[in-house]
Amino acid sequence: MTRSPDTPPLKDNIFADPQSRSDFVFDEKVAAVFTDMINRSVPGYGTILSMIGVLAARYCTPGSHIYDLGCSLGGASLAMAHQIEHSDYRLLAIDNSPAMTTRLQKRLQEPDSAGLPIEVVCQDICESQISNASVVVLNFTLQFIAPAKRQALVQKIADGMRPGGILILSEKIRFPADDLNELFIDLYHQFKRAQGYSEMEVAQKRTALENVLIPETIEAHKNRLSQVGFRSCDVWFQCFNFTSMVAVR
Ligand SMILES: Nc1ncnc2c1ncn2[C@@H]1O[C@H](C[S@+](CC[C@H]([NH3+])C(=O)[O-])CC(=O)[O-])[C@@H](O)[C@H]1O
Ligand SMILES: O=C(O)C(=O)Cc1ccccc1
Repeated sequence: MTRSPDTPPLKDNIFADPQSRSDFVFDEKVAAVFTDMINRSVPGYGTILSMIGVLAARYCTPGSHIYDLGCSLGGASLAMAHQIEHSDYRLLAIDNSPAMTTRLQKRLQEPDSAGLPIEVVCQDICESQISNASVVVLNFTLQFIAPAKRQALVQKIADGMRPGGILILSEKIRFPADDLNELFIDLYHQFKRAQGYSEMEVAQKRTALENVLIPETIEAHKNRLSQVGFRSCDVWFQCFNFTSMVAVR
């Protein structure tokens, strides 16, 4: 079924019933409720999408490529395409979950997004070719890539960017001081409870994400970004253990 933009998203109750332990995956079940899930699970998600649109409108240069890596249902792609005033660019929205890319393809056939220069690709971003990029978005995606593969991926992105281009990197982060790490995880769980998730939902999703979503410190991200050749980088958004950074090539 194609859901029109004014139908409310289906409610995420994936972890509401007791589960046997299994790792979190971006399957059909998750894709079907993803809009509700991410809106209730990432503090500031709506603001981050809007500002990715603002940043893309400023940095997208004529004739360049934009990459939305790990695009899910295309929240960031649509925010960018709606903010950029010209259409002299190619936006490649890439995700390796067929459940996500199939839904995004359908979404792009709706009248409000007809003609946007967005191409959807179902692919592992570690295999994608990056070239001629003025804007690259990793909006809560790098955290799902195996830590051993992160350096090569970020190096490939830096190598495929135009000078002066921008990388927007949003991540769940870890804090170097154990007490603050515990504090922010606890405040984050309180936020999820306030978003309507039960104690059990919070606990079961935490377990399911344990081996799948590996957070790093802001310092580790900054070190990697500067090692691969970004000229400057810093945090532009943070709420508890969620952050978004910009890095300029
Ligand atoms: N190796 C991979 N290759 C391609 N895609 C991948 C890979 N690993 C994970 N993904 C994809 O990365 C996405 C992460 S969600 C991004 C939200 C989106 N950016 C948004 O702005 O709404 C973040 C979250 O759920 O916290 C999922 O769709 C995965 O299939
Ligand atoms: O829910 C969490 O614990 C998160 O870290 C955010 C999230 C959002 C959507 C899918 C996976 C993780």
